[in-house]
Amino acid sequence: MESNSDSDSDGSHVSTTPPRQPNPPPLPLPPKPHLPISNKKSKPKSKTKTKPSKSNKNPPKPPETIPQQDPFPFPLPSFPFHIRRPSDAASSSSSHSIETLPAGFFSKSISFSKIRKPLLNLESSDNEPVLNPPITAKFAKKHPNLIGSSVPIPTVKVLRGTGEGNFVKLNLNGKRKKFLNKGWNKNGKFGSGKRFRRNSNNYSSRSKRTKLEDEGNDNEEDDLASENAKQQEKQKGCENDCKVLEEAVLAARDEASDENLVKLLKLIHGYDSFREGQLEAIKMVLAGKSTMLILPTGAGKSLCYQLSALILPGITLVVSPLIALMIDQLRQLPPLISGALLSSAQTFDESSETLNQLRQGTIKVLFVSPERFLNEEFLSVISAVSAVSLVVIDEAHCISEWSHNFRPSFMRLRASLLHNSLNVGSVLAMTATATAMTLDAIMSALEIPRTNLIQNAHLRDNLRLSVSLVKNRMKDLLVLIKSSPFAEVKSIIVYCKFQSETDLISRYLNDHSILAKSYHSGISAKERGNVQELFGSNKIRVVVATVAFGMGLDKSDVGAVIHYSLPESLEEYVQEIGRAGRDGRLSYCHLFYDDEMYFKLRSLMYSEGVDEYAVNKFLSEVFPTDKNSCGKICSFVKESASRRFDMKEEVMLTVLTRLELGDVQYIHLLPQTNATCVLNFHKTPAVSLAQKISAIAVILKRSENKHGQHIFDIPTVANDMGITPVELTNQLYELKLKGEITYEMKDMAYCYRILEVPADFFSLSADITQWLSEVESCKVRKMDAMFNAAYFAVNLCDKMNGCSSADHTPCLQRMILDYFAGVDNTDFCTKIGHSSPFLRADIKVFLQSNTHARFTPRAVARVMHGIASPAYPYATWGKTHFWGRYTKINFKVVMEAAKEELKNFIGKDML
Ligand SMILES: Nc1ncnc2c1ncn2[C@@H]1O[C@H](COP(=O)(O)OP(=O)(O)OP(=O)(O)O)[C@@H](O)[C@H]1O
Repeated sequence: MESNSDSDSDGSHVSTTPPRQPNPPPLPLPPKPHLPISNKKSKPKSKTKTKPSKSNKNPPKPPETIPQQDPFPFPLPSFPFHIRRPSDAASSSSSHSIETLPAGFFSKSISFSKIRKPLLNLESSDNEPVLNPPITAKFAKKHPNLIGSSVPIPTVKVLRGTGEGNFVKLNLNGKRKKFLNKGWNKNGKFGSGKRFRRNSNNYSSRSKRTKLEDEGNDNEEDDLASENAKQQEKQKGCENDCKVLEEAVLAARDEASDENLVKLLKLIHGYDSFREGQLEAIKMVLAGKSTMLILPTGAGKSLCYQLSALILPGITLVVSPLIALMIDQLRQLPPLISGALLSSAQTFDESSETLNQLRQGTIKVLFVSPERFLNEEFLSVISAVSAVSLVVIDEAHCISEWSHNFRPSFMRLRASLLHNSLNVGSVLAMTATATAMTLDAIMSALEIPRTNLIQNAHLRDNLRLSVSLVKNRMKDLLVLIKSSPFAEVKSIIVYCKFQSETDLISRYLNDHSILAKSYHSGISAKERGNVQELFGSNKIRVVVATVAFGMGLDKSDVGAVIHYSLPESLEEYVQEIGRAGRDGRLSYCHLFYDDEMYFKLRSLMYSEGVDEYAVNKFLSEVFPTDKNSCGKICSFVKESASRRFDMKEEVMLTVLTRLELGDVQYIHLLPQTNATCVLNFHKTPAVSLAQKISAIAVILKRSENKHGQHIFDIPTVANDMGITPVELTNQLYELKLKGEITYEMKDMAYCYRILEVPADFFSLSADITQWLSEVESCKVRKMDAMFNAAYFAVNLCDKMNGCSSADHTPCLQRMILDYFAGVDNTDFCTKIGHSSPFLRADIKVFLQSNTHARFTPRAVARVMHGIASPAYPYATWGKTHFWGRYTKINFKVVMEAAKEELKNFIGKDML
């Protein structure tokens, strides 16, 4: 099996994990029937090989990197075993072979001509789609919601380095209002006449410049005068508009009646009526009740907080998992709601400016990432200055470890933080995809009472769902796109699992006269923005994308979504098909599935798991042996730690977050920081500067001088000074601005303050391991449920309820609803094997051939399943003869077998 390195596992990967390995193994070209799960070209060299196998036969080679063993201050559990003395391999292995598993099922052939004729309107839509652009993007067409700037062409701009932060003002009906800001002030009053600073700055600097440049030019002065007159006219119009709006808002604030809210809806959004669930949610929020809102994708969840934000007196914080999503939501904010965002992609100046705007009360809706809730300055500004009427948690399923898209930083968003520390009025949690278990977790974390749940069906009924067992994946895709009804669809998204697939398929489609482009997190932000714009303006017909494409995508006329690979869960499936038919028209969603891909993806579900041994080792590093460690700031560099513990960075963060938010608060997480600083002095000599500035004195004491450069560990210096690394970095920044120093920061690290050292490491690591193992099992069950839904539709559906060989909508809808309601449908198809006569022998040979390395049972099982991990990368281990040989056998069975074999080795060593 190939490395999983180029898969875009989820939306969070885009913003929180490093780029994946750029060179995954090549995918097959048509007309070969299946994607290979191993490199079949490689030849076996090992004489100890067990059987003629169809898998790759590369001999085991010494690994490039060997997992290191660090001194361990606690008694070790029994893994990993270091194989010290290889036994005689040849005798035991020559006769074994990989198990031959049952062949896949035959596909029910699909006649696409039988699918109903589409009701598609192929005229171009006026509703210009707004897609996730890079930080600055221009729009060729007008969009009703434009973000104001000083140029007349509708432009979306998140300003950089202008000293104006990223504060944006949205304009009514696409018209820029240059002078007036009738936003809501910090007292919750409308149209105070106060100008937003950015707008007034823009205007004044622009007009000054115009006057200076144009001195003595009568014609241009005339132009300017007429322009001013026009602006005054417009201003009058706006003031009238604003007055009507103001009255409507105040009326809704006084009495949140249906009538008042519908009136406001019409004025703000131009819609005549609310969709299902919207009015109820808005009323609940306005009544100060924390609310859980589950509506299908594209049902209009955003409108619920937009309208509420306008009516509520204080600010509204919207927490989003992706920067791209934040930008998109900011852009879609209706006129007259002043919006801004804070993101890690901003410069220090930009975020400071936004915080200033917050202090001044000129921001009504602020989009933030969950990580922002680690930032002390942000928390203090929010709690001290602004009254937060509402916190909106978008994609709220990210809070729960039982969701398909868990983000540890979302765990921080708990009722205790939001209500007690930030004094938040109410919370609105929104998602389209939450199983019963996920829902419980979200509602209990946010303390939302059951009575405040608003939940509608998970699927829109304008989506026609179909499934087929794939025979020749690329060819099948081409046939599908060229057949009715897909042939008549103008905008199609093809979802793939691997980045390399997207490039390959888009090339293939272009070769067959279908305009397509690929999209994944491995391409540059500029190129991604470009693809989005081309797709949005219907200049390309197909986007072939990984999961990185689509979150927040509100292109209303996507007519089809095709899953080239099986999604990892029904949640992912529902999210992705939710990109289709947002204009309410009949749209088509086809899913290709096969056993091979299922086995491969199922294996990947085990790529984040960790053993108790690794957790124990990790904890021993988190808590130094030093007895006085309480109160100390500690850090460890993410990349090297990930290799040392053989844990993905996201998993380390999950464990750290658990240490902070579990029953006992062992640590207080601080924002991630660079651990190493390389500093140069310029104006004042180092020693003289040290006499004036204490930070420099400590740095000189703690740094190593290499060729005139001072290299030091930031948390160490911060500890000596009794400040946080962020505070130290700010001080250095000030000195840099004065020209005293320059510096380079590197080695991104997790940073935390120790509050309590655990008394019993073993029970703590056992607890954490148990929890992580349950999370892993949950992911596997999700994968099984997805496969089973596809399998059922094709093989087991009795076609009694309206299904046909080309339309599986009724049965898939039922399975999806059952799944979200907590009905377990994973039992009827158990394709995964639970034993193999050759497994133990193959493991033995593998261990004997790699005596230089140390393994845990999990590490061995990963190799057998073809799963790369930080300490056992594909570049090294992908070459082994056994790589991915046992994907069809349950991972846990392989792990057990590895454990037994490793025990044998230990036993021999001891004899
Ligand atoms: N009451 C309404 N009447 C008509 N259109 C509406 C209404 N409410 C929302 N919409 C439109 O529906 C579209 C989808 O809305 P929105 O993006 O908020 O969906 P969503 O529920 O957040 O979807 P997703 O979960 O996929 O992000 C938008 O174009 C929005 O303007």
